[in-house]
Amino acid sequence: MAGRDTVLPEGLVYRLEGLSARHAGGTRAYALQDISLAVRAGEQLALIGPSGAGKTTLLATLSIGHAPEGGTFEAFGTDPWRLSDRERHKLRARQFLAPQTPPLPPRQRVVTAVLAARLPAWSLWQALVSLVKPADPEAAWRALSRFNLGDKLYARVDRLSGGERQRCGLARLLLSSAQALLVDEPLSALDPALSQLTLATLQQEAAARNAALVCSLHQVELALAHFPRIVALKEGRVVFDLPRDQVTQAMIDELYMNEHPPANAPHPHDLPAKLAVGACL
Ligand SMILES: Nc1ncnc2c1ncn2[C@@H]1O[C@H](COP(=O)(O)OP(=O)(O)OP(=O)(O)O)[C@@H](O)[C@H]1O
Repeated sequence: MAGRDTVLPEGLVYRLEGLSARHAGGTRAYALQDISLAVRAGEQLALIGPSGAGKTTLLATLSIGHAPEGGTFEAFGTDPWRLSDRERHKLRARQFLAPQTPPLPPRQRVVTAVLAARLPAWSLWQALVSLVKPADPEAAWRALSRFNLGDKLYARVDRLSGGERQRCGLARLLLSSAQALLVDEPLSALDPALSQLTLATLQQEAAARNAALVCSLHQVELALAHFPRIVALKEGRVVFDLPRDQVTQAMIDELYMNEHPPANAPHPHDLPAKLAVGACL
């Protein structure tokens, strides 16, 4: 097994071959199908594709949060699902997944929520003490400031706006020591200026630590402007995986074709009988 500090010869962080994945109780057979992808240290790629394409499922799979059903998956040269729980947990600590809505405890202060990113590296005692007296408020402030949020250091998490919560979640990423940064739609609650700042900060951080950065985005124009490599997903499959200068408008149009409601969509008041209350009882 590749150990924590192993440098893989070719810098490969993720390797997927013919990978498939499903959700328990999902309505569609596969959320991901026949995915082949290699991501190297220092690479920055944007995941694009229509709603339901599988972007979040792919990020969850990369983050070792969702077990694939078939195919090959290696993170840092190892199949994490063949490891013991303890070893898998150690491998997870080498990456950071920033979900679209960060799971921040509502009553916590921002400073404590941000410093929680260091939990994997702390002893139980350090973690408990930090709940009462934050261990390194300056580090939390520096991370927040890079997302223009330094003034919220001691605010309560449940008093933040949606966009502030999102950036608070991303500030945690800066305090982790992850070598793979997995970010799910980081701009969904941000205005254009903050979107630019947020992307620039994430990309600078990834470059500074030579980490792999995989970022899902609905803003195709920002993906093309900022990311050298574009991976497009649709219906759980990779449609294209190309350097951005090879991605054409026709490819983008095709990717998002059929994503608008048809002209003859039913009126919201015209509920079919099977949707009537009680029809499922
Ligand atoms: N927890 C779940 N249980 C069952 N099915 C799920 C679950 N999460 C996602 N799915 C299904 O898996 C497929 C891929 O969803 P996923 O969230 O990965 O897409 P996405 O590209 O991230 O979409 P969006 O852009 O809307 O966030 C969809 O068909 C979705 O309905």
